[in-house]
Amino acid sequence: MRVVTPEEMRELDGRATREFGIPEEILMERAGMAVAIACREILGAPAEVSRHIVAVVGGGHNGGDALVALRDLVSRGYPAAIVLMGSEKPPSQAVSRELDRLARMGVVPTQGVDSSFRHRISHAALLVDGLFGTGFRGGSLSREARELIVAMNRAADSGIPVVCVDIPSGVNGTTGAVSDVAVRGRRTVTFGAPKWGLLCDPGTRYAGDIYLSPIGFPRNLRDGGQLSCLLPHEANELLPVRPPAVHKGEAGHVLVAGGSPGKSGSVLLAARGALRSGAGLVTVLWDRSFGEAAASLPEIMTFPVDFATLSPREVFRFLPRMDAVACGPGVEEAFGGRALVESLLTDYPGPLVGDAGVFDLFAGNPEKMASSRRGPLVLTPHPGEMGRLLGRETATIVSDPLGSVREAAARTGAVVLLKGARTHVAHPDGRVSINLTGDPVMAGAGMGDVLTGIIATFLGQGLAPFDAARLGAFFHGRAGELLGTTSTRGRLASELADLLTVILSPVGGTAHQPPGFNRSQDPALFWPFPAPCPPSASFGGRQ
Ligand SMILES: NC(=O)C1=CN([C@@H]2O[C@H](COP(=O)(O)OP(=O)(O)OC[C@H]3O[C@@H](n4cnc5c(N)ncnc54)[C@H](O)[C@@H]3O)[C@@H](O)[C@H]2O)[C@@H](O)CC1
Ligand SMILES: [K+]
Repeated sequence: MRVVTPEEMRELDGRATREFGIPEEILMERAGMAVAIACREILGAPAEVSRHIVAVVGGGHNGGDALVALRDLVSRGYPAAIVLMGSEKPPSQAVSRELDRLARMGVVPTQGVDSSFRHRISHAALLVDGLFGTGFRGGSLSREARELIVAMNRAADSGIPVVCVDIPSGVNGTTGAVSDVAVRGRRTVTFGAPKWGLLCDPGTRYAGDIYLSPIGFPRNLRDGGQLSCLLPHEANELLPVRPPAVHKGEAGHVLVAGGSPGKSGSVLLAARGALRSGAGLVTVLWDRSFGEAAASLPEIMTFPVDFATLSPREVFRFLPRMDAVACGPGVEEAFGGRALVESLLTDYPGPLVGDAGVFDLFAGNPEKMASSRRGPLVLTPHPGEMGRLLGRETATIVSDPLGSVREAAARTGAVVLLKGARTHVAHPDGRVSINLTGDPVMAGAGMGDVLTGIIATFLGQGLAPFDAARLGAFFHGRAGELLGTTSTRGRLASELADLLTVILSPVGGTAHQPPGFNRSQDPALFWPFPAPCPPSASFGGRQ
């Protein structure tokens, strides 16, 4: 599904009006109605609501949407109130129009931070956050905006539901950054297409359950663009088909090359990831110094070698039989495996996924990778490895994952998967897909090795590198979510690998999905992902 930046959304808004004759007022009406549905689902019938629904609004269109929602709720009999943020600028025409309509219905705003705003907010039945939307420029907030957001968060802490319009106020829609404070919503209803910043850390953790409402944007307007995320039905469609009469020779033969003394487990985990995601055959290059550990995974074939003296010719003798290579997990710089990794990268013409040891080989010189590699390539660095590859501090990678992953893909000529709670997958042509599956239980040893194996399987079954990488990240995360339904910590990478078979096996026509999706009763709102951990849980702090 297409994901947009606020800038792209503004362009789409303009095109909806210019090219399709859909005026802004209609879009705003639909946006407001979608927010009202989300509020009604939380509140129940008007007769059950005795306290006010309070819309906290700024002077932009985001405030306009919130006021339209309020108008709908008032017309259904819910008690309502408005807190209007003051500003140097007069409210937009749309906000003035909606304020006027509400005034005629008997709802008059209180202006900004007067003596009553805290009482109103803290005694609300529900808050609608319409302070800032995609027009938020980031940076520091006015004192008034800050006070309103802090008051809303106090109310949220005391159990009052907050429904955010389009994006939680204070979250940067382009990056997901929160430079000061931001509203912690129970739900966020976003319009037309999800905003990139709404899906990225840390902004996504302020959103609560995300719902998307198409609000009547023509479908072809929503196609295209370079940013995307993979929805469950899209992932299921990408998954390579297994014909009824398939035999193991047709399901992909993966070679795993890597490991070093003390790190032979890495190659076993990659091999397990490959087998559990459906590879027909897996062969591991097994250095004799690794000992007997391979016996723990009897389904693999091992090719015993001595990395220190291994001649490329010895390996390349059987490479033509391989459909994909997983290269680099567990390789230590000082170990002889480096030469092997280098020759595989340079000489193996088939699809290859490179992890760990591969990045040290090209540290600070990603262009060398582009010139050495002949075949399709997927790289799977974590931020530290990406930093070494690009010659940057890890912190700069973490603060700009989108820019970093795009740069790495452009400079290496490879598909690059930057690991994180929100994994990014970039194509050298500029496309980037953000992965929305995963669970904190996945923060543990060996999880990345399993991912390398999964991607190798998908490459070996004929998927293009970009698809293999984003699909691998999706199902790896799904397996983690399933693992996370029964525990919060202490699960093993091999356990995650073993759950892949459940995740990847169609049940009732679609791949298994753990419970917890945001399914509104109303088809106008949908979003098929569970909410990530809220900021209070992940950062420990409260505003
Ligand atoms: N344009 C359209 O056709 C549609 C827009 N929609 C809504 O419009 C929103 C965007 O509306 P706008 O572009 O009017 O902008 P917003 O309503 O997001 O707010 C912009 C206002 O906030 C102020 N502002 C920005 N950064 C600030 C900061 N750091 N501190 C203090 N004030 C700051 C700006 O000066 C401006 O007055 C969307 O998020 C969505 O909710 C929807 O109504 C659907 C249709
Ligand atoms: K908002």
